[in-house]
Amino acid sequence: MIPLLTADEMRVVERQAIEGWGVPSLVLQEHAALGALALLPPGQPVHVLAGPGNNGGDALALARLARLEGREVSVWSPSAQPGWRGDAAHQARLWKGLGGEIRTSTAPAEAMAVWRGWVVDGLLGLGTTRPLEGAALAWVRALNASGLPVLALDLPSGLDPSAAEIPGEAVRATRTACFGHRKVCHGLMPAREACGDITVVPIPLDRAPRAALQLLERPILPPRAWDAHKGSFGHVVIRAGSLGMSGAAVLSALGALRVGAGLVTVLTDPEVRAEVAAQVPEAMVRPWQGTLPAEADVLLVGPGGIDQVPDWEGPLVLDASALKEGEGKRWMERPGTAITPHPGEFARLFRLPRPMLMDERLAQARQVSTGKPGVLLLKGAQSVLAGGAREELWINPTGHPGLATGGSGDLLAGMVAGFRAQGLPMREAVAAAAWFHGAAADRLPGAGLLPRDLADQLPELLRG
Ligand SMILES: NC(=O)C1=CN([C@@H]2O[C@H](COP(=O)(O)OP(=O)(O)OC[C@H]3O[C@@H](n4cnc5c(N)ncnc54)[C@H](O)[C@@H]3O)[C@@H](O)[C@H]2O)[C@@H](O)CC1
Ligand SMILES: [K+]
Repeated sequence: MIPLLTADEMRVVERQAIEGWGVPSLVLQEHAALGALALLPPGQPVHVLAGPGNNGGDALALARLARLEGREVSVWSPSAQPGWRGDAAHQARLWKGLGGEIRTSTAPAEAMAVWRGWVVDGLLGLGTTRPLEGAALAWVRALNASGLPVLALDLPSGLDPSAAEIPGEAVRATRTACFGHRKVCHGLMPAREACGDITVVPIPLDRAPRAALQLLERPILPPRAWDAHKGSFGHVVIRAGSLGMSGAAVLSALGALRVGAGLVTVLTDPEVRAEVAAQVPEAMVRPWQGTLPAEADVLLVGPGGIDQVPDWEGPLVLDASALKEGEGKRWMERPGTAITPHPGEFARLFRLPRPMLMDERLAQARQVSTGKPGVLLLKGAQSVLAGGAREELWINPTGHPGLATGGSGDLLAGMVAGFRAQGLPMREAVAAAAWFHGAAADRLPGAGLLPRDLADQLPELLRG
């Protein structure tokens, strides 16, 4: 799990190092500047943009170190009176002590027209509180239009460190030297895209910070015993498939089987039983007669037009038609339950406005899941995982728009049930399903991808 910190969370970590461990803040800045300098191609001229705060301080420190390396360096401030205080003022004195100049211009595009080499963006970082305006905005616009390669210090100036959305204009960086830990803007789209290639520069800070938002990494699956038999990997029961929508039942069954479920029983509407059975001979396919098999380990309901959830006390996965208007709260309060809506289904389930932007999705996912045992997977580009009586949100980074095709969600729901049947706790089962589902897509081209192709990728992907 990769923590994605808000500015406030990062300040806590920074204070702990400075006040708790006694690390001088100038030492932090020196680590940051040295790490960032190493990301610039050797020998190239460097043009450094230094803003009003400590991001500007980092930039001035980098300018000094680059000059000591023998590079051609110029330092620019959008303001004629930068008004540096504290560490940044100290860095400005050091820079000037080495004979460095600090230049400014009211026509940044003209100044940049003669630049060669790389630009270092040290205008704004963690202290960004509002959209760019005035001179800073003019410099960022000129920089983005210049075509010059840019190394952003900590984050591209203009991004809100704690948000996915870009508030106005921001630097489009080639590379970003992210100091200590990734912030929210380094993990979530669209802000992440403005960062270019991200390198986390290690600086002496707590390595396991508290973060309410975390990016999923490849899940670690429990080892399979050498003497395992099909009973060891659980029995998934799937109530899915009606006339005209039998394929959803097939894909759910394939999802459960391809992630390693021991047994899969599909209970379909009677008129589609034969066609489902013909397409997935590995599953037991029976007509739905109102009762569940006694030995089920997990029940998946919904794919292929099934909207009635049978009475059942055990682990339950609900998708598609089973996600009925206004019932979200009920399912989030039921222990051992996972719901997997896309934003439209989510809005209907919880009677909330449809969450369009990532920041809205995070806020709404938090709102409906706080303190609740049910697990929510809010699907979309970068799906949001919440609940299971845990406070932090997880974000799935795998996958691409090729997944936005009919049947992909049915496969995913089957995968959730398949992992849960093998003993993963529900939240971990959902995380594993989301990660491997996206990772399977990442091995395949975008358009024209079939959910069946994803299923075929899974065994090899799971092997590692
Ligand atoms: N947090 C840490 O542990 C470390 C922080 N360091 C650096 O310090 C930076 C944070 O420094 P600061 O807190 O001084 O903040 P910034 O340098 O990001 O911002 C400086 C000031 O700009 C003003 N400002 C905010 N939004 C603006 C806007 N849109 N237009 C114009 N001015 C605006 C604010 O009043 C803010 O105080 C980090 O991003 C990083 O580069 C590093 O030196 C290493 C350690
Ligand atoms: K910056």
